[in-house]
Amino acid sequence: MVLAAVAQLTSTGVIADNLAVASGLVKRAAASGARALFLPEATDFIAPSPSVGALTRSAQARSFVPYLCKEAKQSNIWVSVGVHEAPAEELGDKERCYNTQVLIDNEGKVRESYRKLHLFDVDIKGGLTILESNTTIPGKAIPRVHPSPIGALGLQTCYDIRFPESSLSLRRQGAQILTFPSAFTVRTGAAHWEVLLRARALDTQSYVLAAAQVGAHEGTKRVSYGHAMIVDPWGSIVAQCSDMQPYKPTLCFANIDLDALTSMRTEMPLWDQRRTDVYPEL
Ligand SMILES: O=C(O)CNC(=O)[C@H](CS)NC(=O)CCC(=O)C(=O)O
Repeated sequence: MVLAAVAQLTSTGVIADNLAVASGLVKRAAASGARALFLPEATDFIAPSPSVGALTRSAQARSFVPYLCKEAKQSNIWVSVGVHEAPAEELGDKERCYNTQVLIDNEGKVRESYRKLHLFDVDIKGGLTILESNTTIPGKAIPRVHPSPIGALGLQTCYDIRFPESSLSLRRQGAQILTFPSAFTVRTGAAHWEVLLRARALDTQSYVLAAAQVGAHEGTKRVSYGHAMIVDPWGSIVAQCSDMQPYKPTLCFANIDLDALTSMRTEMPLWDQRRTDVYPEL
């Protein structure tokens, strides 16, 4: 069995501060014996929409992932982190970014940059209006599944969790662990977060690692739901970060038991029982 760590933190608009928090968590996770650490969506910064374009293209943003690569290597731990990724200059998009989950191995190499597929464009009567597509370019591909010391990783991000098709497709590719770095809103989080995480764990028979932003983000109107957690393939919440205030950067840990996962998949062989003669295979 191997230990995984999932983080909960509150990013601000100051990239250097967020990098210091993330680096501290890498060291703490490694010192606790974890082989992989999962940081939330937008760990690099959360800032008002009009400043996202410039912040994404700043020198601090450009050195954010390279710095974490060094930390990962130094601490000999895999790190997943959600960041704003500037598109290639030749695309001519001077404002928008990708919402990207970067997977870094324990030698400091980037194994994957997964660009969030589903953008959070919602207009809920009585309050919540967020148009992620104002600042974000959607990704175009389901990522490969990556072997890692804790198991085969299928990367997804936040709102992607509402679209089971991509999770099922990752499971079919061989994923044993699904990652959902997130920044859920308080209203939707309170109603849906835990149910969604447990549902994806159950319908893919996989571990779900859900790092999360928590609390009020300075200088913005945004407040994140938190409740970072780890769910096992049986749907049990096996670790959860504290919801006690004042919020501090924090970790929760769980052992990943791939033998138990394999037995469960054998005992309840959902993948052999799918009726792909009746509905399409994903
Ligand atoms: O780029 C950033 O600044 C961080 N990104 C986010 O916070 C994203 C897009 S606004 N949030 C979500 O997808 C929340 C989903 C959610 O709350 C739900 O599905 O209910």
